[in-house]
Amino acid sequence: MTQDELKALVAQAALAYVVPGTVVGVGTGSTVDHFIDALASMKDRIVGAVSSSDRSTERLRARGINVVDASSVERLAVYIDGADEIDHDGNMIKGGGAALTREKIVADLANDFICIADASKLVPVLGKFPLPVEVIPMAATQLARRFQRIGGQPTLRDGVVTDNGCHILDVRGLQITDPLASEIEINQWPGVVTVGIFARHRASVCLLGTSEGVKTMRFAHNVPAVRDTAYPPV
Ligand SMILES: O=C(CO)[C@H](O)[C@H](O)COP(=O)(O)O
Repeated sequence: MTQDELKALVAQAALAYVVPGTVVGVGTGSTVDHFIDALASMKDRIVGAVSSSDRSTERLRARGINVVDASSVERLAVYIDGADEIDHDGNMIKGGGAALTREKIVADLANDFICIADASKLVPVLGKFPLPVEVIPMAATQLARRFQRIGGQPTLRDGVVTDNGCHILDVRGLQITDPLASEIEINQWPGVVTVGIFARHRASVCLLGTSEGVKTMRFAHNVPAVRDTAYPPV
């Protein structure tokens, strides 16, 4: 099977996680494009979708799926999205499609993050895929130097302006051995809008497309996801 066929396979399998009568959180990317196409078959059984990008909004509307504003939704049962890398605990690198900030905003609304990915995305340690970081343009050079100081090799993603009017730094050479600590640390550097580490919003389930079919990975979380915790801790 080709990588694209594996993406279509997991996208179809994700329909089983959509709760009829609810609003679905929808991510961004080529795997999610397949999911949106599959979701069209259920469009009369869901209230609609909260979208994480202009790209997905356009595709949802083209398939006749009602797009609901994130501000009108208090909670979502599920958020369904792809990943650039996922480890064996459900931590992910995301942002290859430059939609990481809105993806994290919508994921934050959801009780469960269902990751859909082909088998090439599963890694022992995050960091082979260059880490996307959405940054305020004014801070891009300063942040690039800061990544260099911790051993990263940052490059500005050429010609890319995000849906939020910001830029993307892609940082190579970082071995992300403690995703939660790295996410919290980098996210508070001035000028960082969102780092593409999803540890606080890691997956509950990953549907992995393999040549033997869809493998379902469920993650037992020993650190509660952010949605279950008070922050700052009380
Ligand atoms: O994070 C993302 C977009 O910002 C995507 O989920 C990620 O890049 C995976 O994309 P694809 O499904 O095309 O492989």
